Amino acid sequence: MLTFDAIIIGFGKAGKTLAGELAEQDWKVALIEKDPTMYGGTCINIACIPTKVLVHDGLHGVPYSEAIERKNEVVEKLRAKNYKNIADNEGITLFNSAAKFRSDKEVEILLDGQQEVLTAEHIFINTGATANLPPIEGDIRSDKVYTSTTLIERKQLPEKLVIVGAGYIGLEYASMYANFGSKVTVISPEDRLLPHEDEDITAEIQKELEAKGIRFVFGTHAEEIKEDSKDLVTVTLSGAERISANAVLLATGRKPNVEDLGLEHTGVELTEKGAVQVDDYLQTTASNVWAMGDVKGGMQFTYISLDDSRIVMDSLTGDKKLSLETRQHIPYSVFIDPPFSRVGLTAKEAQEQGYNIIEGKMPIASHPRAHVINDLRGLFKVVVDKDTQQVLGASLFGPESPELINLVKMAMDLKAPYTFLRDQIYNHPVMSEAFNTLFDIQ
Ligand SMILES: Cc1cc2nc3c(=O)[nH]c(=O)nc-3n(C[C@H](O)[C@H](O)[C@H](O)COP(=O)(O)OP(=O)(O)OC[C@H]3O[C@@H](n4cnc5c(N)ncnc54)[C@H](O)[C@@H]3O)c2cc1C
Ligand SMILES: NC(=O)c1ccc[n+]([C@@H]2O[C@H](COP(=O)([O-])OP(=O)(O)OC[C@H]3O[C@@H](n4cnc5c(N)ncnc54)[C@H](O)[C@@H]3O)[C@@H](O)[C@H]2O)c1
Repeated sequence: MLTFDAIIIGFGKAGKTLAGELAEQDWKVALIEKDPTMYGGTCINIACIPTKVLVHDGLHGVPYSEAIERKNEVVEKLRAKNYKNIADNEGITLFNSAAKFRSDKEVEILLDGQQEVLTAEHIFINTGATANLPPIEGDIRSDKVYTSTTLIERKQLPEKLVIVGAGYIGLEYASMYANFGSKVTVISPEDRLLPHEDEDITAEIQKELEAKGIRFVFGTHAEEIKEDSKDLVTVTLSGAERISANAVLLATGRKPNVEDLGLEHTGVELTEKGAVQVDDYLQTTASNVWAMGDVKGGMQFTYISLDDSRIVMDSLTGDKKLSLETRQHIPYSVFIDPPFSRVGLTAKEAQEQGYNIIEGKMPIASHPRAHVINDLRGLFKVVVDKDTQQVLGASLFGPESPELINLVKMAMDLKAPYTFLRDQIYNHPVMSEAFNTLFDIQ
């Protein structure tokens, strides 16, 4: 049996960050990762980074196969850097094996083909999430049916692509593959795009994505996939429509990786949705086990996983001031073209919560920067509390919104009045000066 101060299962964002920080405090740390092609985690290997390289290159006219090659180079570089950071750290031992709990304080791995048991007083689960496959009949195992991970391994651009699901992955891949030249159809069970987002904004998003040739089929499910030939499948929808495609992407959510972890040998309990149950300090129902990142459910973003590691670190070695409760506003972006970003409440949500609101609205075409960059697409909207003058939320669909949203988030966290953003001196001609106009509301 090998003894450590901490065992971290999963080389994801939270796992690698926590490993480094604990080692700096002279903890003896074991980091266990089952797949060497995943060193560094989901984000750099199969998710945020590779997809954003492809989004970027698609927008800059790079042919698909070249973009895939550049994406592979970027991923390899980042993976090597992530591996080196851990391998060079004397306080951390990296084990390449699947990990399985034996008890609350013991984890089983394979070391040089032999079973080995590691033990520690502190164990952290950071095993991430994987694609949730919908119940579709027929040839779902066909080599023309993909997840977000496998589609971006495909070297040849699919001429016709059907995407099942219109969430983050569905929309980002739709926009990205349409930019490379695929003819894309998106199938959604909802009756409109992104039902939790502002309706004016989603109408604009739909208009711009349709302008790229993307077709949306709402209020329907993919029921069956049938392989027709080496290059073609047919997708049958619940309304009986049939669509022929060269590739089908299943983008119907991601589920926490808890299978085969041996949690039945521990006091760790799961939520109704199958995520590891944690308290505000990310402690599980077993007092020496914590969970961070996608595996604990909730919002699935890299920066949430990073912030989870801050909460755990503060809880173990700090003054326990950080928790899920003290976490402030969380912005997010969908990297479609142009991108959509959001923080806080929409007007509808604010009204439902009883706020007395004022709204700001600004078409991007009215902004000088939009003319400079020759991109007039999009709409910005903000919501302000009339009584406190504080910003309640922003929905920004337009160029550079993934950067701009962080300015709004900071003003919200600081509880600044909306006039703080309205009356700033911004340089010119840039996107952020849109706030002079967007917040010019009474
Ligand atoms: C296509 C796509 C695009 C995305 N784009 C963005 C984006 O632009 N911005 C953003 O913020 N988020 C994005 N996300 C979400 C983001 O990737 C995740 O929220 C984040 O990577 C989760 O990190 P994590 O720390 O939970 O663990 P992960 O990085 O998922 O790491 C978990 C690791 O644990 C390993 N593991 C699992 N089980 C075991 C076991 N039993 N033993 C040992 N090791 C194990 C896995 O192999 C994996 O390496 C995207 C996701 C996808 C799928
Ligand atoms: N830019 C980013 O930050 C980014 C990008 C991609 C992914 N992600 C993360 O990855 C997570 C997973 O993304 P996702 O798009 O798979 O999930 P999602 O939860 O965003 O969307 C899933 C979609 O699939 C639909 N759906 C569910 N079951 C279906 C079925 N049987 N048939 C058809 N449609 C069905 C849902 O209605 C929903 O619209 C996101 O929640 C997000 O946190 C983030």
